Amino acid sequence: MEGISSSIIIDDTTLRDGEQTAGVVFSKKEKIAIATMLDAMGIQELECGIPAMGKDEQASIRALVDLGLNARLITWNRAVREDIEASIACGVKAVDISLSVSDIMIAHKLGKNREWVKDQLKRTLEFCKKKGLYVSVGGEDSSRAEIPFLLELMSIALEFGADRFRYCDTLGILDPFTMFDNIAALRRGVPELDLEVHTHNDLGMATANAIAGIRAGARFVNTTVNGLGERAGNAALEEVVMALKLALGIELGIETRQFHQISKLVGSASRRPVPPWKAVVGERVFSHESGLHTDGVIKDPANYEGFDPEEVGLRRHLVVGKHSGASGLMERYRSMGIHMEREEAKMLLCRVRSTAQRNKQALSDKDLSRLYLDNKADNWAA
Ligand SMILES: CC(=O)SCCNC(=O)CCNC(=O)[C@H](O)C(C)(C)COP(=O)(O)OP(=O)(O)OC[C@H]1O[C@@H](n2cnc3c(N)ncnc32)[C@H](O)[C@@H]1OP(=O)(O)O
Ligand SMILES: O=C(O)CCC(=O)C(=O)O
Repeated sequence: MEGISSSIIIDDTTLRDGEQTAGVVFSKKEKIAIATMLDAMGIQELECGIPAMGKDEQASIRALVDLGLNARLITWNRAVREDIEASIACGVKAVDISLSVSDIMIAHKLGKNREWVKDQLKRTLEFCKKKGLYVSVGGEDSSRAEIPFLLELMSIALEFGADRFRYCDTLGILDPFTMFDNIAALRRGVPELDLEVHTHNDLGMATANAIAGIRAGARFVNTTVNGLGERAGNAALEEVVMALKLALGIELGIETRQFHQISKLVGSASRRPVPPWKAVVGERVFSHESGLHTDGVIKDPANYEGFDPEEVGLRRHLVVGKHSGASGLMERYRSMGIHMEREEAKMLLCRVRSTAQRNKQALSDKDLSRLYLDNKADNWAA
């Protein structure tokens, strides 16, 4: 597809931005388990923590370095020398150096001006490059920054040896069309420097914005498992990978059958359980109750499923409830070892509906056995 990089890299930040979710803490053991699994799935890069936070975080990062994973480990740093030194001491070879780039944050958070940001970027890059580090320049709040200023920063980044620029929609305020236009403008302006997109989900558009950024030419994309992350979270790993595969036809070679497993691992380690309807990994996203859908799925799952549940480690559920039709009911009885003709199923449906309505839920095998026997008894009595 025109404009799209042929070598897209996922930089998963579950262990950094994911853990920044208010109240979430991963133990060292959990960080190791998550990193090991992501690496085994083929995720190419892991943003694994913030050494400036102190000794516990540093010990976790060192333990990840010691694993000798295939994935590149990258840490988050303020664009200051002490943070970079702490990263080097952990043994990582790649750093993100972050600077706020919108005028609002430069003035009202850092209490500085654009000149200070440019000087600080140069100074920090000189230090990083002297130390032989791979560097992503993190443009915090890029989506509220002016494009000409971002281009200026990208040119400095290029000149001082940075490896890529991270365009952050820090507050999750963009729509995919604006995201596309902004990334396309940056690509045109400084085509020699790789772009990375970091998107937040405050308006529910993190995944869409990540995909838009890739379509406009970003080669690196940040994700988190289950979309964990600051406030409403980040672009979800499982959504971005499956959207790339199915909507854009781009196969990254990631072992997607592990998505359900990693989702459960991160859900439990973060103590943020995954809603059953969560796109791609929710337990019940391949559940069918509605009569016409269930009939379609029985005839061919492709009628109502965009992809095979097994592709993401899930399974299909045929549910009997308020919206069921005869086909779904017959199929469910068949799975319970009961053969039922269509006419009989149709007659049973009104009892199925009233049971579902009364209990405000789907029917269990026990409910269905009872209805079947009651129905038989009524027929004999008649
Ligand atoms: C958008 C993002 O997600 S960026 C990542 C943010 N992640 C985190 O904050 C989690 C980890 N953070 C921490 O452990 C701590 O906040 C630390 C170690 C980074 C800093 O701790 P402290 O020194 O106690 O500072 P504090 O947390 O109060 O941060 C405020 C200071 O950081 C400065 N600051 C903010 N961003 C940056 C930056 N990119 N580069 C340099 N300084 C920065 C602020 O201007 C402020 O300094 P001031 O008091 O001189 O005005
Ligand atoms: O790299 C950076 O500057 C910050 C990344 C980030 O987490 C954000 O902007 O939301």
